[in-house]
Amino acid sequence: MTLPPDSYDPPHQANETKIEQEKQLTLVFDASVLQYQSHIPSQFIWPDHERPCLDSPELVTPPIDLGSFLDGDLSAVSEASQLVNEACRKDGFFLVVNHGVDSQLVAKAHEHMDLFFGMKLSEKQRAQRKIGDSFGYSSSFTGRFSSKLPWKETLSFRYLADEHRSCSNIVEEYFSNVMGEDFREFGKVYQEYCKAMNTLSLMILELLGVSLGVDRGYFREFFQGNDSIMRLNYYPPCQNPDLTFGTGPHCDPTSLTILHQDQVGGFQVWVDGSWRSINPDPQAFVVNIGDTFMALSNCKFKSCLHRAVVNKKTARKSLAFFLSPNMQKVVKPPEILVDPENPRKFPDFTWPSFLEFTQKDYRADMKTLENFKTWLEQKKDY
Ligand SMILES: C=C1C[C@]23C[C@H]1CC[C@H]2[C@]1(C)CCC[C@@](C)(C(=O)O)[C@H]1[C@@H]3C(=O)O
Ligand SMILES: O=C(O)CCC(=O)C(=O)O
Ligand SMILES: [Fe+2]
Repeated sequence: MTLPPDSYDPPHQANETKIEQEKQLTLVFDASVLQYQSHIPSQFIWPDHERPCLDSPELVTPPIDLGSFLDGDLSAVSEASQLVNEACRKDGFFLVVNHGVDSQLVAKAHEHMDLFFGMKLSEKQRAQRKIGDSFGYSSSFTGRFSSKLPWKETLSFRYLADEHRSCSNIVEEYFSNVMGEDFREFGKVYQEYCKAMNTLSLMILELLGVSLGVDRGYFREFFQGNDSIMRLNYYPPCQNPDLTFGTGPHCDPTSLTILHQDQVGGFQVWVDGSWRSINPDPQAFVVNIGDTFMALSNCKFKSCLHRAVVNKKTARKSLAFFLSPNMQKVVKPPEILVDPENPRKFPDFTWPSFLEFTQKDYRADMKTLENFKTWLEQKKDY
């Protein structure tokens, strides 16, 4: 069994987003070169007591059937909301099936990842993510962190829900601008995928609202015009998968994450004091509660602690849609979730300030929200 997260919680100053420490790096993460080395570079080696368990026991968790929720069958709504309530209070995640997302669209989104990540490093770097930005291509985070590097490449982009239809092709435009006209079709695939994720998120928000005893439409309304992040995660095979992570243990700072992993496997969640594997199911999405939703629920729901491991033989892919509020929205729980026995757990904040904290001040881990709270309170004192 792995040590519980608190026992390897790094002291605040050891959390490495401090910009000073990020400058010295020259390491290049190019899987087509690194695969010929017998060992992974030291920057990817995690300390002894934080290493992964590659064969964590599987957690079998019955998925929530959204089909009957959508049909409006009252007993199905009540059953689904009860299951979601239990899951979110305890571990902060659940699986959904019959979600209405076209399986061919999901397959296309996975296939197009191969097209992008299969290109030469210099080609991918046309979309290079700059330090402090949250969008673009990043080969590991070699320019950003200096230790405990993740064995992954990511491509992240913005999705703004088109309330007024003025930005209905933001993803398509992003790719044609950054990568050239040849990437317009590529952009269209992810535009469509993000649209499907937005629709699914709004439906899940209704379910979360019902399960918290808030109006069904409350969170759907709150996330109108959401300013979300779509991320393609690509994990090349790794010669020492027992020494590193694809993505280290963390809670997502965002509101909800809708994750689809390919058939390779590697996603793990922290449940009842140990790490458990969630085996891939092509029909299912994993829904994780993120820190921002935890704050919105006044901590009734828990942010899900999770991580991803890599393996020796097969590249692994996952698609993550990080639902985030519109930049103008103030994150605070609805009144019904606050009373003298349940006082406010977090001060008001806006998503851009929290996002900036994770991009400039703090490397997101399992304590991001708590440290953000301390940071906000310190700022107030000045
Ligand atoms: C706002 C974000 C920061 C991260 C990407 C999105 C949502 C999740 C965050 C992240 C995945 C948490 C683990 C660490 C991180 C650095 C990563 O491994 O990718 C985080 C992302 C980031 O800061 O880029
Ligand atoms: O790839 C995975 O399975 C998980 C990725 C993840 O946690 C993330 O991108 O935030
Ligand atoms: Fe995550």
